[in-house]
Amino acid sequence: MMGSQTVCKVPAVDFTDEELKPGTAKWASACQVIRGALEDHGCFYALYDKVSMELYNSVFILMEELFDLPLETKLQKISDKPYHGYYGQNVHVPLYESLGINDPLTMEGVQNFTKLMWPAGYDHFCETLGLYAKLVVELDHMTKRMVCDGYGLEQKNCDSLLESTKYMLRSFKYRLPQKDENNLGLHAHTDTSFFTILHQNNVNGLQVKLKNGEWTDIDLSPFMFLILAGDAFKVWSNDRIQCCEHRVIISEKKERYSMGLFSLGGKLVETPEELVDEEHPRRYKPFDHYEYLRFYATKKALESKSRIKAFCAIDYADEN
Ligand SMILES: O=C(O)CCC(=O)C(=O)O
Ligand SMILES: [Fe+2]
Repeated sequence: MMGSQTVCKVPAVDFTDEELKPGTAKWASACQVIRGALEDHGCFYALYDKVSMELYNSVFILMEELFDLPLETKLQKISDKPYHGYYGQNVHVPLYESLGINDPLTMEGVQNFTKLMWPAGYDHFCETLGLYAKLVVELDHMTKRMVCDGYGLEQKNCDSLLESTKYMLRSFKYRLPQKDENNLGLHAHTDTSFFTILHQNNVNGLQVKLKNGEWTDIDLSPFMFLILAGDAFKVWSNDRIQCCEHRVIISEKKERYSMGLFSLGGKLVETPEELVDEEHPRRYKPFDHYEYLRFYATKKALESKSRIKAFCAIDYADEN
């Protein structure tokens, strides 16, 4: 019966395998699984155990403490970068709240955020979130190396992609709907990032749209992450990689907390020469990632079918 039916599901890659090293057959085949998954669905599961159970528990306990702070405190987190500040109390998505830590790989990034939330300081928060970010960034780096290898690109392409990456670690809380509210946690969207690496407390709710157009539930556990491609990878890959459409529906009776590591381009986002040929002419103009973030919420963006195309596609004609 093999091949008579195409099974449409999100593939999983086992990063806990000690033999998953560059140059091995295992690595090469995992690179192809990742490439295939990103081209089909724009996402895949990563089994990854570098974040210990203890760290995982600490992170999500701290997230409860963080969102339990008074609203005035949370509102202190503002940023000149769009989508880097506090977000919440929105009538269209009343269950959703989120807070982001800019540059979580630097001591300064985590400390600045902590000082805003807890002016008297909170060392345990700083240390825990700093370590967590570092470990998830390692997963991000390894995955990007595998994407580059999957396309047969030279090391230098990947080095320049990794060197220019900026990170933001965002945390999300979804409260339970009240009797008169529906259970939409977050409406369907694609992310602006290269990758978003998602992790959650043991409460499901995330759904992604598969290649066949069906929505599927994402089931995450302490050692399971979802890596999803955003608009920047669509541009970088010259339309080979799909950006993953996802949403959150709250159906469990417990509050949901999730973490997302977002990677953005610190330099221009552009398609490497190697991914441009006769069959794949360059589709997008190079762009500044933060400028795209500013464009993302404008009327023009919201009215277009594809925001990234409206922003920087060469020969753009909106079919709307
Ligand atoms: O809560 C989640 O798992 C996803 C959040 C999300 O998609 C976003 O804020 O972009
Ligand atoms: Fe998202």
